[in-house]
Amino acid sequence: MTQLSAAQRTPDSGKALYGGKGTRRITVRDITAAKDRGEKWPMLTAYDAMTASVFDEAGIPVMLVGDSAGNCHLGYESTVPVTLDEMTMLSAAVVRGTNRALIVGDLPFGSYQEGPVQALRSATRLVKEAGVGAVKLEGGERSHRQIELLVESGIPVMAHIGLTPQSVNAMGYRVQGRGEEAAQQLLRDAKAVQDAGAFAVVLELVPAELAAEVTRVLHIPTVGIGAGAETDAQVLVWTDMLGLTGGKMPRFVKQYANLRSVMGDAAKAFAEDVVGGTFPQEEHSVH
Ligand SMILES: Nc1nc(=O)c2c([nH]1)NC[C@@H]1CN(c3ccc(C(=O)N[C@@H](CCC(=O)O)C(=O)O)cc3)CN21
Ligand SMILES: CC(C)C(=O)C(=O)O
Ligand SMILES: [Mg+2]
Repeated sequence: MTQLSAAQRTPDSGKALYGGKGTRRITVRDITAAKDRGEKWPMLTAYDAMTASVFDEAGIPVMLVGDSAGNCHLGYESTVPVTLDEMTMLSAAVVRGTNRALIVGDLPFGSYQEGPVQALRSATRLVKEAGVGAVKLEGGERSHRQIELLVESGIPVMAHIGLTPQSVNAMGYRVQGRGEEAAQQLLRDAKAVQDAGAFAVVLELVPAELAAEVTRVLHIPTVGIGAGAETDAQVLVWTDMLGLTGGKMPRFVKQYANLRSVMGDAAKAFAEDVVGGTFPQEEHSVH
């Protein structure tokens, strides 16, 4: 792989993305280097500064300000209504809450489909106003011109193929790449985004065997969500992973905590203290 010049090499180069104890902010070059070392890495979504600071201190090397903020954070039915103004505000908060993680801002539906120039205008807002280190957009072959112009303009791009939720009205939430023809299309999409210059690609809800093949064929890292164990990285929506989202979870979610019950129980305890007159106590009062 590419050798870094002395000027590009920094004290943190070559450290593990997770557990590497690096102090400067992670760059897309570090992500590329991790695949060359065969290292797997975790990505979580984040939508606010406070949550992002928790994950940053936990050593999560890459955070995605996902347009899943639409359904997880803003109360929409899907990601479709999310606006670029909303993504800019949430992305800026996540950047402010973090010191080390690479922050990737999701381009929302309608902010890049018109063409490369619109994509560049939208991505530029996330880079200049929010300070993200990279952007993500959905689509393989269909988005390759957008990816090319962003990369030419100096904006690193994470691509996203397989299930692309912004197209829910056209494709539903269904497994992608099943069957020979669909598998060949997914491989073409993966190669198209790599050729266009994407530094990584999300594979969402595709058969594990196909995701493994894409991961072997590509030199850029694959980030799986519902794509089996062989991808270079894994991403989960943070509110799913911590049991906060509520409702029926997709099969690919592993729940590492149940914040919904922790928070609900705490809220009830507070309410009972207030109603019963046991909060505040003397130690919570000033005189
Ligand atoms: N909370 C949340 N978690 C996510 O992972 C997520 C979002 N929101 N919003 C944006 C997209 C939409 N995603 C989705 C949405 C639904 C399914 C789903 O219904 N999957 C089912 C059926 C799949 C099938 O068999 O075809 C599953 O059980 O996995 C999967 C991914 C993933 N992303
Ligand atoms: C599920 C991930 C990849 C995403 O695009 C999001 O959270 O918006
Ligand atoms: Mg998204």
